[in-house]
Amino acid sequence: MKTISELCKQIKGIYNIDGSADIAITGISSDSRNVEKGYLFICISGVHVDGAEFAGQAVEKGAAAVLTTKHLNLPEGAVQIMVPDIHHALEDMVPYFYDYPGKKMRMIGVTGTNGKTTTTHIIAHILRAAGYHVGVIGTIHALIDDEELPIHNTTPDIIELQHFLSLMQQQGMTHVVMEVSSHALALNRVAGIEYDTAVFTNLTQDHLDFHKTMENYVAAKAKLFQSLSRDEQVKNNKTAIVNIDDPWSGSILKACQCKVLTYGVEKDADLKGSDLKVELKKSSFDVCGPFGSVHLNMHITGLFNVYNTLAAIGAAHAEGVNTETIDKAIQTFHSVPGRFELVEAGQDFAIVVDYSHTPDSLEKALLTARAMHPNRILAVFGCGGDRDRTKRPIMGRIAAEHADIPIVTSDNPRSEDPDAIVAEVEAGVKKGIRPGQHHEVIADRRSAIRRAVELAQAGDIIVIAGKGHETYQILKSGTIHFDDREEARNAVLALKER
Ligand SMILES: CC(=O)N[C@H]1[C@@H](OP(=O)(O)OP(=O)(O)OC[C@H]2O[C@@H](n3ccc(=O)[nH]c3=O)[C@H](O)[C@@H]2O)O[C@H](CO)[C@@H](O)[C@@H]1O[C@H](C)C(=O)N[C@@H](C)C(=O)N[C@H](CCC(=O)O)C(=O)O
Ligand SMILES: Nc1ncnc2c1ncn2[C@@H]1O[C@H](COP(=O)(O)OP(=O)(O)OP(=O)(O)O)[C@@H](O)[C@H]1O
Ligand SMILES: N[C@H](CCC[C@H](N)C(=O)O)C(=O)O
Ligand SMILES: [Mg+2]
Repeated sequence: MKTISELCKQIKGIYNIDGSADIAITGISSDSRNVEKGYLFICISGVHVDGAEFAGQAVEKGAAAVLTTKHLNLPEGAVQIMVPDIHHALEDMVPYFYDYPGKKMRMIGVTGTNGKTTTTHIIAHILRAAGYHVGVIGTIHALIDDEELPIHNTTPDIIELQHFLSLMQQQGMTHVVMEVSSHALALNRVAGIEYDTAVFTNLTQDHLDFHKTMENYVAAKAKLFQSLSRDEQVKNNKTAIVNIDDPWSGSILKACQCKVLTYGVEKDADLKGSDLKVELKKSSFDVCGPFGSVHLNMHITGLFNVYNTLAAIGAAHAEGVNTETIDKAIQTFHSVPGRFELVEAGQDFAIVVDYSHTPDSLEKALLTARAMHPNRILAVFGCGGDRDRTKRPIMGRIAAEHADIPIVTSDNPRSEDPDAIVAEVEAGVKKGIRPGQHHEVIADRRSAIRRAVELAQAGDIIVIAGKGHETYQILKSGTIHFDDREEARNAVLALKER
């Protein structure tokens, strides 16, 4: 435990303490609902509310102190720490509070628009096969060995992240493999962590609501690679694993002063994949790398997964895992929930549930489906509300171009009107559609999935894109349970009963 005075000494800028600085702090939270006795409550001004409004509530729940930018009217005895910038103060205080766990384990960070979750899961699987204890942090969950912890963001805020890392270190994790989102890099959620190995998967359009331009977006991603070279003394022990085929790889390479291992299938690369053979449930390819050539058989499919696997091989190699272990581990890796996941309910067509929610990933998922030579592809997809609007017509056009029957539906409309979102997507569908090609717009996702199942014939593939592992639909009126896999299965069973 640290005292208020010890915590404040870490702050690099000015601060002012109103009250006793000798009190020991038992925990830190920016959510009044999670505050316990002796906590430091952090007032964050959010998108919806100003956390300062909940400071009184936090004190009533036992908060010993409050970190704020302005003096607040609080019950007597509550210490107030005033700083000009809450986020800067957090970057100084929080990793210190947790004793810098992100400097005590091998830290592997994966960034890029698509493929982060998949790549982190493959890396973790290989490291476990090599006998290590591995923590995972990402979109689906946090894992401490195989203990699962719920998560709210792909890369949690600095408090939750340092808390997870601290638990991982206490429970003997040797390695942490984590997704590092561009939001996290731009907002410094990863302050206080020293990465050893960093992976760049790719960069294509997403999150322009937040970054505004692709240049800002890549600059955020590049911060991860700059961080590998910060310390002259150790930079030679750090490795950047970079997808050389990606058009933005030059910007990432420019940020790297450490060792670099490139991977790809098109350009010359340190790790090069070739001779890909895909089937619905498996694939194989050759990889040529610093360790010679190997033929790999996998239980995952698609060219995009060749990239993810090459990235994971690069990271495992940088972490010192031998080729034989890597090779064996890849053969026993069995997919990530909601990523090209098959739903099998006895139907004579295939149903794939996939987390493609960006233009590039939707295209990759549909191209992968096409590589299976289906009779036709039916694509059920939509775009999230309160997120990058400019990707909506682009995804519509891509679905029209690469699917035979695009069916536009809702995907977490959040505070927006679902009909307005689907209309923006449909505008793009109309641009990509071929003469005579059929498309449908059904805002209700359950009905859209049922309609696709009703239309499907033997040998077709239905790709249900966008929600993958998600078990909810976020609507203006609240969040409801919704799982594409359950819905697809029920739709097939309902059709059989007719
Ligand atoms: C837009 C955004 O980034 N929002 C994040 C932000 O929420 P917010 O600003 O809306 O918070 P708010 O609801 O206004 O509340 C403000 C403050 O009051 C506090 N509060 C609120 C209510 C209460 O009763 N008591 C209380 O103390 C809140 O805890 C918060 O500290 O702060 C929250 C806590 O840190 C985040 O969980 C939340 O992420 C939301 C869920 C989100 O969707 N973020 C996305 C855009 C995001 O970060 N995505 C990236 C990229 C994903 C990828 O590409 O893979 C990610 O890393 O997840
Ligand atoms: N390397 C890749 N390149 C392009 N698309 C990919 C790649 N890997 C996976 N995809 C597609 O993107 C979807 C999401 O994959 P994954 O969850 O691994 O990405 P992510 O980067 O973690 O996404 P998020 O930003 O939501 O965290 C997959 O379902 C698949 O359709
Ligand atoms: N990490 C992504 C998740 C999008 C998932 C999709 N189902 C949606 O709601 O748009 C994001 O924060 O944009
Ligand atoms: Mg992810």
